[in-house]
Amino acid sequence: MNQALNVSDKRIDGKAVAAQLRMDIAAQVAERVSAGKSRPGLAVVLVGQDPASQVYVRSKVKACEEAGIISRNHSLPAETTQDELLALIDSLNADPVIHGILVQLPLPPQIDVQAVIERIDPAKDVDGFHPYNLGRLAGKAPTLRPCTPYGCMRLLEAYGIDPVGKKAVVVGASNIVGRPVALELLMARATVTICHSRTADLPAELAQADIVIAAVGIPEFIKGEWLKPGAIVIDVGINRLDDGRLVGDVEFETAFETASAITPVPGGVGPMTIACLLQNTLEACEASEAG
Ligand SMILES: NC(=O)C1=CN([C@@H]2O[C@H](COP(=O)(O)OP(=O)(O)OC[C@H]3O[C@@H](n4cnc5c(N)ncnc54)[C@H](OP(=O)(O)O)[C@@H]3O)[C@@H](O)[C@H]2O)C=CC1
Ligand SMILES: Nc1nc(=O)c2c([nH]1)NC[C@@H]1CN(c3ccc(C(=O)N[C@@H](CCC(=O)O)C(=O)O)cc3)C=[N+]21
Ligand SMILES: [Mg+2]
Repeated sequence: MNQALNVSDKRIDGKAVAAQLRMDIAAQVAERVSAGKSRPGLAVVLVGQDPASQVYVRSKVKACEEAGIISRNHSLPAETTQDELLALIDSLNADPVIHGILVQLPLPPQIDVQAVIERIDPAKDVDGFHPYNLGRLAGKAPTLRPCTPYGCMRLLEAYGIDPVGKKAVVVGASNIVGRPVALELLMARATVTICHSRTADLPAELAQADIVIAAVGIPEFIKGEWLKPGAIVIDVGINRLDDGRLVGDVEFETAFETASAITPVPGGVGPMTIACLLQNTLEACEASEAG
């Protein structure tokens, strides 16, 4: 895996790692199909016209096609009722061509996100958001693993960064990134601290971190001088500035000086999220045939 990477560079090249993973997936899909097995299928459901979500859905569909994974798009109007969405999920749960179901977040206010997540068959929950899949990760027996956290772990692995015994500080505690990535790091035997908006002294926590995972949703929030020299920085943040620039939750310029390795935005965790979505769809397909 490392042959594709220039691991001596401080910049963790998520684009390259994701491209390599997507090539591996495409080869496994081709092998399945030539052996007469089913082609993995992903259903992507978008409710409303949020432009950012449309961008992400388009890149997911394109990645599926390149990997030979069937992708079925369902674009519903913003006024869709919760019952209508749940009925669509029921039909996708029953559809043998579909192995993965992804309902793009955020959803419009009339729809209860938790009800939607819990309606998806856990075996088809390729986001890994379902309590069953989160519970399996919490219990060190993972099934489908949330894509962004899974992508962060694969970046560390690709760069030969072993979390065992390291002090990892996760900044952000959401259900889709902060909490599951903390569980991933714990499962990898790091010593994990999870920070959130009520954490008393964030710089003091960060000063001890060998590995930092930033997932707060505040552009350039984490400053280089907060970091321990030589820290590894995984910046999950994706923030569109008024001038159209995309930046992470970390102030890249100052962090780059102090860190021993850091992910850029764009080109870091984002592409990994998409590649891990494809990986989960392939795994869900394989599990459905294992029966
Ligand atoms: N690359 C990718 O594939 C993905 C990227 N993202 C990006 O990751 C970022 C986080 O997304 P998401 O997890 O959904 O974020 P949420 O907004 O759901 O959660 C933000 C978290 O950060 C915490 N937080 C807020 N302010 C502070 C602060 N001042 N100090 C410490 N913690 C704080 C919140 O604390 P509290 O719990 O107290 O409210 C909360 O736990 C965003 O930039 C998003 O765009 C998200 C998903 C995928
Ligand atoms: N059910 C659900 N699952 C998700 O995984 C999910 C979601 N809803 N809602 C929104 C967030 C956000 N997200 C991103 C994935 C990839 C990039 C990505 O690849 N970004 C490119 C840049 C793309 C650009 O230029 O805008 C990069 O970081 O290099 C970004 C954001 C997944 N999400
Ligand atoms: Mg959130």
